[in-house]
Amino acid sequence: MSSRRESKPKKSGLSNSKAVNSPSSSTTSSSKQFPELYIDGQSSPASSSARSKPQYIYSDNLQADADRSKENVTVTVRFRPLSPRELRQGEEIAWYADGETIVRNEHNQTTAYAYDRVFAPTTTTRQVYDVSAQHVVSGAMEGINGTIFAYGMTSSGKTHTMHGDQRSPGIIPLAVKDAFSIIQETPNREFLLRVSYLEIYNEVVNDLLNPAGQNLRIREDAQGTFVEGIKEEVVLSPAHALSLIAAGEEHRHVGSTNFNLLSSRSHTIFTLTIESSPYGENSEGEAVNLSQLNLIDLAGSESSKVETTGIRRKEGSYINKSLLTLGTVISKLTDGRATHIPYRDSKLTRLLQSSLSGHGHVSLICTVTPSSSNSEETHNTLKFAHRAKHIEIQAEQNKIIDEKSLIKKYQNEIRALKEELEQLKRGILTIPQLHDIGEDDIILLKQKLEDGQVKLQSRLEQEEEAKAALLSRIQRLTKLILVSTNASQSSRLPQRPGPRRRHSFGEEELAYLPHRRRDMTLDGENVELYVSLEGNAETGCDTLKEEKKARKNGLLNWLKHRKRDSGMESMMSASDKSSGNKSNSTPSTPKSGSKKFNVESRLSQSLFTESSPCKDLLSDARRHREVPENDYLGQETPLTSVKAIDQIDLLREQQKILCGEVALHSSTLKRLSEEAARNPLNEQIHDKMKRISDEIRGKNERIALLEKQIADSIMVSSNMEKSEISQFNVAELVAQLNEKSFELEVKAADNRIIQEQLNRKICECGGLQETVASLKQQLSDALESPNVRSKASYSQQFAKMNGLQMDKEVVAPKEISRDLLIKTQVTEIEELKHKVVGLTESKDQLELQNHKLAEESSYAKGLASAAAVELKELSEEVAKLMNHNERLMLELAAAKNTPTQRRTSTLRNGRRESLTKQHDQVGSSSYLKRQLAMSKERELSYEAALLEKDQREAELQRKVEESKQREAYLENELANMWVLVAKLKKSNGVDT
Ligand SMILES: Nc1ncnc2c1ncn2[C@@H]1O[C@H](COP(=O)(O)OP(=O)(O)OP(=O)(O)O)[C@@H](O)[C@H]1O
Repeated sequence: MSSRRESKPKKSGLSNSKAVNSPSSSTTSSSKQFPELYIDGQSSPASSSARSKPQYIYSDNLQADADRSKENVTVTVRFRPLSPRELRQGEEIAWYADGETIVRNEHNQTTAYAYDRVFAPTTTTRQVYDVSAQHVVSGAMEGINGTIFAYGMTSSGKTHTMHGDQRSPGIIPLAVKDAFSIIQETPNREFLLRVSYLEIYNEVVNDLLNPAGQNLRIREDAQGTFVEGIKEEVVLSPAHALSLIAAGEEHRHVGSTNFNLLSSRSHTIFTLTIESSPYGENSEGEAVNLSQLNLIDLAGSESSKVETTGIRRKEGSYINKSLLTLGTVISKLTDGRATHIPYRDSKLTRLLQSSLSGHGHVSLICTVTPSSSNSEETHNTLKFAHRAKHIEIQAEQNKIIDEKSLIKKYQNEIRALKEELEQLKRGILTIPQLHDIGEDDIILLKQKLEDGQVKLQSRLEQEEEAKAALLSRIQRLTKLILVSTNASQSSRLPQRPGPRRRHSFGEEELAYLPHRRRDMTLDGENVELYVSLEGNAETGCDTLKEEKKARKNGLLNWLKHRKRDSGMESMMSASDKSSGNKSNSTPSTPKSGSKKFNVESRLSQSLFTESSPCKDLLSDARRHREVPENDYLGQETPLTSVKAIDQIDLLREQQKILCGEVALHSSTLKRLSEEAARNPLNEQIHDKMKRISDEIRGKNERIALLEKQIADSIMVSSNMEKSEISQFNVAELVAQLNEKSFELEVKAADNRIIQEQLNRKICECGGLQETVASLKQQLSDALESPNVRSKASYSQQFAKMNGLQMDKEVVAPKEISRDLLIKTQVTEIEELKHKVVGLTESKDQLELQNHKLAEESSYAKGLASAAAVELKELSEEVAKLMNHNERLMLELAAAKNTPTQRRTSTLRNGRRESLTKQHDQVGSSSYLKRQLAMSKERELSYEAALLEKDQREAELQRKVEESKQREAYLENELANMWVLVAKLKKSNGVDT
């Protein structure tokens, strides 16, 4: 977004004609840091050999010298790990990071693209920030506009990258933090920072910092485009800025899609406006640097293959359209022949016009998923990124000598106020227009001044008050201007908040970090943040040591699933091997996964009616936070299944996240209750409080549920100790079962909604039937009545029946005869009858379908619970079998021992001793043989039992598959039903 006071660029940065595929076009300053960048399998020399390294074409030095001042957009690509869902579905890797700069297609090795940097799935956001964003942020602090945006298909990790979560802060919080760190490190300048935050939803610009600021207009003046009436807040610390982001996020449009439970449905632009001027003596009259840093989280492009309906489809089409325009703009920017760039075709490109046309640093972070099912979309993203690389920019500092700049305005005001204060201190009030005052006035003034002790005294008092007021105003203004605490403070008033140390999120900052995303990522930085989180009682859960341990034990192992097929297995192991070697040509498959806990509290919300909820809820939250996790952990043994631990970890993490949310809500509630105490009549506050209370209640219930689940899982895990391998399967089945039950719940909720709609339709049908009856009645009245009614009354009736409003002044048209009217009525009634019949039929159909659905869902539920019971039994049986097996093994081992060995054996196993004794007593080999034969028999029987167990497992697996199919069928049915409902609605609309 353009700065309102941005200086006009001297030279258009529009890239001129770099043929995308032309190697000679590679002239960038960034190419000094990174190899430049074009390879495409179809045309590159690299295409000749399947796994051969691509041939990079480096920039021409001479050309680079000539274009020294120009640079390209920094384009980086970030892979996310395969999601648990993708892993479950047995997705394969389609694209991978081949070294630090290449993205290569797994299936067609000759298709590869090169970028400034490619980040493998294990890369942390901090590393991404350092490469892709840090230079843009520091440039912005020096007065050069900067734009960083994340682009990619839905669910590819844009929001994860831009916003992050409490564990792994995204680019936005890191940039904000860095900006304040730079202020701290720049003692010779003073800064004023402002932020604004907007979203573009369905092509409408909304102010996220001001809920009243909806549908704002984009205006243009000589200095570029700007959003009219957007709220800008001066920020004083990272925590302050992050709290504004968090508040803004609350208003952002988010919805669940097939791909992402928390999908961003709008593009957001967070803008940090930075003004800075020299600090210290002799700095007056110096130019002010003014720049804007735009941090953009785009909504994700959606594949047209994905079936969406209603509001999601509408949103999706707006999103796709604006991204398409962005693509076109970028294509045209890189095509020298283009004369018109269609910035105006979408709000997004209009707002980005200034950035894209080359007046500041631009960094594009393309997020992609390696999965094969999204291979095509990933390819599109890669092509987009590749095109964007060829935009040229010419970043320059925006210097303004503008007395209207906010920092100047504040500085001047402070100066004037200080002078006034000085004068007051000296007790001499300067009269501004002294030279305009005549001699008489001076005498009068003197007389007044001499007017006695009392007057003087009161005046002095007034002056004292004015002094205090001035002092506080100066303090307030000074607080808004930020300088490094390293700078001399002598000329400043005390109490200015000092910015914090670089790269260390304090609890305050973290408390404000956007909490919408709940992803568990594993990386070095997270561990670092963990350490900084310690002792933070406000941000939710305080059992961090425990959590660290859990992360170490559990989360790291999250992806170590039993691989579904050998192909996958080999890929995973290849990745394991290659992870340490960045330039390894082996496909870099994700090593660690992400866990996503999308907490949908809406489903479990319940009413909360206590009169003073805040206190109770706080204590409730605290109670829930005190999870006796150490108890659980104490039960872990080396034999415990990794999978089971992960399951418990997962539940614990969910619980902690919920705790964090409850804490956040509780603090909001506290604030609101204070506000409510001040404004007891404000219903809005009460409503809000009620809503938050409900949410807290819902979350607390979920926390309790999770606690129960953890306990259950622990029980299961202790069983697992005895049957580790089988337990993997059991745990997996249990997890799937849970998932299925959750999905069934959702389906049941959907059913309920459909049922409601059906009821509504029935009511509507009833209404229509009534209308028909009344029409019939009227008709028979009309037929029976011997008196000829007045034409006016017939025409009135006619109009009424047709749903028209009869104007009082309308006189019945003479030409409408009574017969005609009756005929019309009859046809009308017939039509209505037809409609009623149609509606009744579709109602019946709907009822039938609903019935079928209900049956299916209860059947599926039954299946699921039966499977659960069977599973439980199976696990018990497995445990028993394993115990038995263990005992047998011991016996077998004892039997196999030679007499001498047995004699010398130090084992104190009672069974063994008795065997030894028996052997000593009997001393015959026949006895031993018998024993061995018996053991073998037993072994055989156990093996048979194990086989049976395997069969049962397979059976269960089959049942799960069946329920999956049934679910798919149900989904189809549901879709059909929606179509029917839509048709009904439509026909109903035609009626009305
Ligand atoms: N680099 C990563 N490491 C771990 N998990 C990730 C990573 N990137 C994304 N994820 C996870 O993938 C899921 C989808 O990510 P995210 O919501 O950021 O996608 P998005 O591109 O913003 O989607 P949308 O466009 O629908 O909003 C989240 O659960 C997130 O935690």
